Amino acid sequence: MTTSPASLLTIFGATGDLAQRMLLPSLYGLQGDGLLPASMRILGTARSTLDDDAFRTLVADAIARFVPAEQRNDATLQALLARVHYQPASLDDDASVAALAERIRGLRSGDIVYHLSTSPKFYEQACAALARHGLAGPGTRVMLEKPIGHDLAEAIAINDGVTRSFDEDRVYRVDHYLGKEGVQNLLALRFGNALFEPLWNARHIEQVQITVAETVGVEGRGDYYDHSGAIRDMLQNHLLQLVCLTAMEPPSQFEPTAVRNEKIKVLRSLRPIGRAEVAMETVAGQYTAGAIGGKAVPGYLDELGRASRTETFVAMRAHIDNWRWSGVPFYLRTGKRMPNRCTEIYLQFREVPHSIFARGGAASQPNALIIKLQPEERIELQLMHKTPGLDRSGLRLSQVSLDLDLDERFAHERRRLAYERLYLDAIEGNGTLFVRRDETEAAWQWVDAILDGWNHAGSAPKTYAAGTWGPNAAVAMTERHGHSWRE
Ligand SMILES: NC(=O)C1=CN([C@@H]2O[C@H](COP(=O)(O)OP(=O)(O)OC[C@H]3O[C@@H](n4cnc5c(N)ncnc54)[C@H](OP(=O)(O)O)[C@@H]3O)[C@@H](O)[C@H]2O)C=CC1
Ligand SMILES: O=C1O[C@H](COP(=O)(O)O)[C@@H](O)[C@H](O)[C@H]1O
Repeated sequence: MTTSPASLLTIFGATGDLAQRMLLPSLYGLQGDGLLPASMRILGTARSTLDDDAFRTLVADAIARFVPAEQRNDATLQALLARVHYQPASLDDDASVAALAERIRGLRSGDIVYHLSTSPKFYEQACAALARHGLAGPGTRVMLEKPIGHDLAEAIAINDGVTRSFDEDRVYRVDHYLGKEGVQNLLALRFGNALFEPLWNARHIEQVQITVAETVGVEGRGDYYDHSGAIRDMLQNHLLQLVCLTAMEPPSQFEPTAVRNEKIKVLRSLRPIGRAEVAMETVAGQYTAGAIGGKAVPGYLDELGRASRTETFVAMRAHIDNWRWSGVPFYLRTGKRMPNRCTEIYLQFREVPHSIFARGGAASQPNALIIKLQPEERIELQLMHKTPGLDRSGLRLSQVSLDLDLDERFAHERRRLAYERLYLDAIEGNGTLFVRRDETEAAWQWVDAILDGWNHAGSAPKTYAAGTWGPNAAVAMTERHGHSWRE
């Protein structure tokens, strides 16, 4: 089947939080860069009874609120607004969906991208309604927001429901981390350089740590978050995607099947952590009141306003049972209300096999590669270096860093929002940076076993004060294995 750039992008949930904060600003960015197909229309839909003009006002307000002033100009805004339309529809109401279908037919002139930015409970019925109206055939693609279900069983049900109307190769599951510049740079670093690949394996790497730390709390999304928790909200998707990109074999091409075939192998090689292992290999935490950057912040239960055992932090020691990674621990952690926002991948290499400086008392430390993805993008290679000066006992060593500040190096480049990349790819029909059904389900299968272990153990998450790096038990977990978290 041939794919052409979309003639129409239809956003379901176009009045929602994600649309206003991320989706509309991203379309504004693409408009400014001249990357939207010239004749492509954008149709917003939700229950709110707006007309085209009222929705254009909502779009203009969202741009004013969420696009930095120095990136805004009226010409781009007007060009974007000229493409924008709105049709009210409630997904529970057939008549309004029929009117929406009529509007879609009137606006399309070729391929269509639908973006379901609503609750996942609507995915199946929205897709079925589009199919019923003859709007889900070849030349149409559907983007699905996370979460794809609450567990494996729900994910299968959602995927079955959606693929009854759209073939799998026209389903674009969003993990916005894959749209981030820094995350794609991980691929560029690994597969655009010959330097690292020979060292990227268990012979040379002692441990890997992947941290996704946030300073924010639940930000008004308490009801969703409390039903989800850190393992479902962040680990099942964003963190495991980072594990895939860090651990996968080189794909033969940067294209959907080749990349996703390599990612699924990683997910299927994750050693299960079940009832017998959870106590030793995982730590769940929940923040209490504390301070971040000198500012007092309330605890999770105060924010939520009720009792809860939902974890806001999770740390674990994972293993990938294949030739490349046999025996290398992958320490993973993510949490809310951490001391700073930081997403990074830390690879610690093995010690030198024999130190020729040991007799002189010079201590050596293992090399490390640190890939910082956000908030700043930076690559740091830690090396041993001769400490300058003279020393009677011989030669002393100290650690220095080769530090590549990508924000500074590309200071003239505007930093793109993740959804700019994802929209551009969905509009062009390129699924490389979207998640395939088997990946989502393999990730749920692995996470479900951990959740089952937690439920079986019945223990409450350990507390940590907001502004700290999680419960002490997370530190103890790495120390039991002779490692420590990088802070
Ligand atoms: N917000 C975020 O930061 C993130 C969100 N997501 C995901 O994105 C999706 C949207 O989230 P978010 O924008 O926060 O949610 P919101 O609750 O803010 O928005 C939901 C949207 O769906 C519309 N809607 C609700 N019910 C119906 C219905 N019966 N028929 C048609 N439209 C309806 C709402 O508009 P109206 O009331 O006018 O109908 C609104 O536009 C969810 O799947 C979420 O999990 C993923 C990652 C981050
Ligand atoms: O998907 C989600 O991601 C955000 C974190 O995204 P980032 O781009 O700011 O790193 C997280 O806050 C939210 O809880 C989760 O649903």
